[in-house]
Amino acid sequence: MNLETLIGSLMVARVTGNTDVRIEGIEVDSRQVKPGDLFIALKGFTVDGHRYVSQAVEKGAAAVVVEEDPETEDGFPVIRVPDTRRAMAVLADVFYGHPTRQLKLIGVTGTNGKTTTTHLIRDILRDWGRKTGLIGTIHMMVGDEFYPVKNTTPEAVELQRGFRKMADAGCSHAVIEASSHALHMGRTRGCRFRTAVFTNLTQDHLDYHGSMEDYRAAKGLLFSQLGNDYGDRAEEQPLAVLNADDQASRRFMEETAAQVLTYGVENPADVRADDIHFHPGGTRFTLNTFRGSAEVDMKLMGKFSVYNALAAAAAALGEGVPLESIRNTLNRVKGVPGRFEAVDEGQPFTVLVDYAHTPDSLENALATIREFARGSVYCVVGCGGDRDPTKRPVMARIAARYSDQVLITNDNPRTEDPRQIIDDMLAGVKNLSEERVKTIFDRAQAIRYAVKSAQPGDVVLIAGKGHETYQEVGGIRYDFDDREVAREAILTKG
Ligand SMILES: CC(=O)N[C@H]1[C@@H](OP(=O)(O)OP(=O)(O)OC[C@H]2O[C@@H](n3ccc(=O)[nH]c3=O)[C@H](O)[C@@H]2O)O[C@H](CO)[C@@H](O)[C@@H]1O[C@H](C)C(=O)N[C@@H](C)C(=O)N[C@H](CCC(=O)O)C(=O)O
Ligand SMILES: Nc1ncnc2c1ncn2[C@@H]1O[C@H](COP(=O)(O)OP(=O)(O)OP(=O)(O)O)[C@@H](O)[C@H]1O
Ligand SMILES: N[C@H](CCC[C@H](N)C(=O)O)C(=O)O
Ligand SMILES: [Mg+2]
Repeated sequence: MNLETLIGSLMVARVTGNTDVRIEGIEVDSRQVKPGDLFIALKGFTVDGHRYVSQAVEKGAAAVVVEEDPETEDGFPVIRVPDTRRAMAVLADVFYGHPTRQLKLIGVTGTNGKTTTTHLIRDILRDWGRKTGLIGTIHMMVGDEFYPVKNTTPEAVELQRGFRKMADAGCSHAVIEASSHALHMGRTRGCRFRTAVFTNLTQDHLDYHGSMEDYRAAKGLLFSQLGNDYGDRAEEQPLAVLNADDQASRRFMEETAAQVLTYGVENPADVRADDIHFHPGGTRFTLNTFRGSAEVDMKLMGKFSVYNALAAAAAALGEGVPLESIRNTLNRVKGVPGRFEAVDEGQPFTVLVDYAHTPDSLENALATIREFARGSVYCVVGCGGDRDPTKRPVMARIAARYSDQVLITNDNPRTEDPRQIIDDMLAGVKNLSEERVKTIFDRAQAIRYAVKSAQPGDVVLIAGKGHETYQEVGGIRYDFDDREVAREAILTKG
């Protein structure tokens, strides 16, 4: 695309140099710049991208977008804007040809359940015969192909590039996780969402957002940013799918101009689960909706899974998917990698790997386990470094309340001292004996200990890392997979 055309999308831009050049791509990382790219300098949390303008130019950048004038040769195209991050979202959307105008885009936000709900929505749409893209914590998917992602919700450029791939591959829908970080940083600006889904709001990420109100407000952006330039039919208009049982929904309802669909269990809602029955193989309930009722018997366990199923069902009904089809998919779905994933080598006790890394998700996971555990419950758990420290004692307390023995261990200490993280956790379980709370820094050892201790009928929950295949220590990611370590431990035990 010609630079002149591209920057025609920016309202405030001071342009110097020759703009009659061809732009081959957009890049925010100087190390990745290829000849012909437009380099956008972002002020990051660690470094200022403006420091790398000269490196980008050396690597062949055709032009740069900056907030401060760099030292470049006369005639080199420099676009100066007040806010490069804001400009980036516009430029990426234009450069990739507004891909979200060709897709029905569904965004899912909330503290817990985003990955699960997006996968459920994708599966429902796929079974209904719609090719669908997905972007989230585990991966990006274009139809049935997988691609790696660095962030749950990537930066605008990567996001729009992904959407372009989906549109070109013939996807009709895209479903993404919209993290609060991404919404707050404006990574999703430039996306044209048709549907915004809210799962729930509980404590997390207070290190970044500062307060629960600011955290909530970040999530609210997904609802306030829903557009209104669609067709006349209900399926073409913007839609907010809200959890009737979560207080924050009331605020989102005020903040959105879109039509609203509610789902819930406790309060009146457009999409409800009634007569919920938990059994060893999963969960049965009646799905009562404004389009009729259906009996669901799904393999997913726990009340929180009912909420995820309801959120996905409501979003799918909003797309016009028949209720029967939704029910059939919910009944078929086996689960999402690393979410309540059983490691089963035929042993007489249960080992579950789950991504619970917040107080609320840990409580949900353990409460669900308590409902079916016949014996003792072991919980292997740690807390991430460089993340909200206030959740550490709370998570340890919850683990102790619901388990017979807690194994406190490492979970991505990142740049923090593992001892400090574990001390923060232990502060929540001060008076408990080692029989109840034991510290084993090495996560593999902690898993082995729990597996070795487990007797027939017991349950071992390995919480916090789910699908992750690494342990991040001091900025380095070492190969590590809870599922592999648990499997080996089970086989060794024999
Ligand atoms: C706090 C945060 O969100 N950080 C994100 C941010 O990193 P940063 O600000 O530290 O970047 P930086 O290193 O300062 O670099 C600034 C700029 O200089 C550029 N640069 C840097 C070095 C160089 O040699 N050349 C160069 O051009 C960088 O490409 C960047 O554009 O920009 C990076 C590139 O887009 C992100 O990958 C990174 O996410 C990090 C990995 C992260 O952990 N983020 C978490 C907090 C996050 O966003 N999480 C949410 C999910 C949360 C949840 O669901 O619970 C998510 O959506 O992933
Ligand atoms: N609706 C829910 N309410 C509470 N807890 C949930 C819910 N759904 C899932 N969980 C718990 O939270 C964990 C993470 O689930 P999931 O990966 O779907 O959430 P997420 O919102 O995508 O998380 P992240 O913010 O890390 O991307 C699960 O392993 C489970 O323990
Ligand atoms: N999206 C979450 C994932 C946390 C996973 C946990 N294993 C940890 O490292 O804290 C975060 O970045 O805060
Ligand atoms: Mg996720």
